[in-house]
Amino acid sequence: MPETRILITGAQGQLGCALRSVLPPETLILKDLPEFDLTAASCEEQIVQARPHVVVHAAAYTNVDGAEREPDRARAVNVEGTAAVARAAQRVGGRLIYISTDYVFDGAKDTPYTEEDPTNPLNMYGRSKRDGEAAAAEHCEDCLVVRTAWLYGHGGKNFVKTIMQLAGERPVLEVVADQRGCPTFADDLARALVDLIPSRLTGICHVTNSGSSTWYEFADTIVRLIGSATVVRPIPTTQSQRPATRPPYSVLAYGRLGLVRAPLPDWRDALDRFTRQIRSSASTIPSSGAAPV
Ligand SMILES: NC(=O)C1=CN([C@@H]2O[C@H](COP(=O)(O)OP(=O)(O)OC[C@H]3O[C@@H](n4cnc5c(N)ncnc54)[C@H](OP(=O)(O)O)[C@@H]3O)[C@@H](O)[C@H]2O)C=CC1
Ligand SMILES: Cc1cn([C@H]2C[C@H](O)[C@@H](COP(=O)(O)OP(=O)(O)O[C@H]3O[C@@H](C)C(=O)[C@@H](O)[C@H]3O)O2)c(=O)[nH]c1=O
Ligand SMILES: [Mg+2]
Repeated sequence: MPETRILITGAQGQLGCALRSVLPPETLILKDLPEFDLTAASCEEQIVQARPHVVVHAAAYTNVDGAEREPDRARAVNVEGTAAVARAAQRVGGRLIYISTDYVFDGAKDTPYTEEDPTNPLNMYGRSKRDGEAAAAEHCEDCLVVRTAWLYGHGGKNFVKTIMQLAGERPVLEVVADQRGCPTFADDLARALVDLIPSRLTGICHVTNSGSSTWYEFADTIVRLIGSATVVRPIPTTQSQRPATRPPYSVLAYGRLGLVRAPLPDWRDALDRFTRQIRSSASTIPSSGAAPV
């Protein structure tokens, strides 16, 4: 049988970078801005022409506060763009893996969300991703929606890098302590996708690192791991001035992933590995006057 061709959208993003490090390069077709634009008329045709067996659709509008300011753009990318990707996957008889988010939930629960729980997003980003899930499943028969959360990795902006940078600049950081979720290392999610791609699983599957944390506890752990003297102070969400409302609780249950593989490592273990990687790559780059992390 010929080798499986896997097309990755958002190939330069956090998850895209992680997937490129775990999948054989000769199997990959990489798509991202500016040549590949989910809002361009050519998007569907570009995928069809590549004739992939599997599409991992990781590209998205991921600026949560930005989506409140430009909801039309967020929907064009996350909903209409996803519909185009799904139509293309269907046309070539391919499998679609759509990456979605814990922000589809409202946080009214206080026990982990299962794949069967109803969605009720609180912000524009979450609504666009929820509608993206529906578009993916509507247009492609062999579709798996993989919901993950609080993602960090190489090749993109994330909370860990923000806190590492702020810890080098400020003596005190204030971080919300009443929002709980599952920090997830993109490398670990990519390894789970290696198992999910050839599986027959369709529908929805939750994939995060194990355990849960508040943003405060996450930030405090980052600061300790990098040996910074910065003090992290817990604050309530009412003191955080952000345009987008975040769910107070969005822990995703280890559910259907159990049909395919063991749970991912604990989030503290994953964070330890990521911060070590960042620090060792920083120490091998010749100094340019940047603050060491
Ligand atoms: N980050 C997180 O915390 C979480 C992310 N997710 C989901 O996981 C997936 C991967 O996330 P992550 O890797 O962090 O995302 P990133 O933002 O790191 O990467 C997304 C990629 O998509 C590209 N992109 C943006 N707009 C378009 C467009 N119009 N056409 C083509 N490409 C575009 C971005 O390009 P550019 O950088 O130039 O804009 C970027 O390279 C996304 O679907 C996201 O919704 C789910 C849960 C948590
Ligand atoms: C940096 C920082 C954030 N915060 C708060 C703001 C917010 O409530 C929370 C997280 O902030 P961020 O803006 O970094 O993260 P946010 O954009 O909310 O992250 C989300 O991104 C999208 C793409 C997802 O899909 C989600 O799973 C989730 O990872 O932490 C502080 O209280 N203090 C701080 O210094
Ligand atoms: Mg980019």
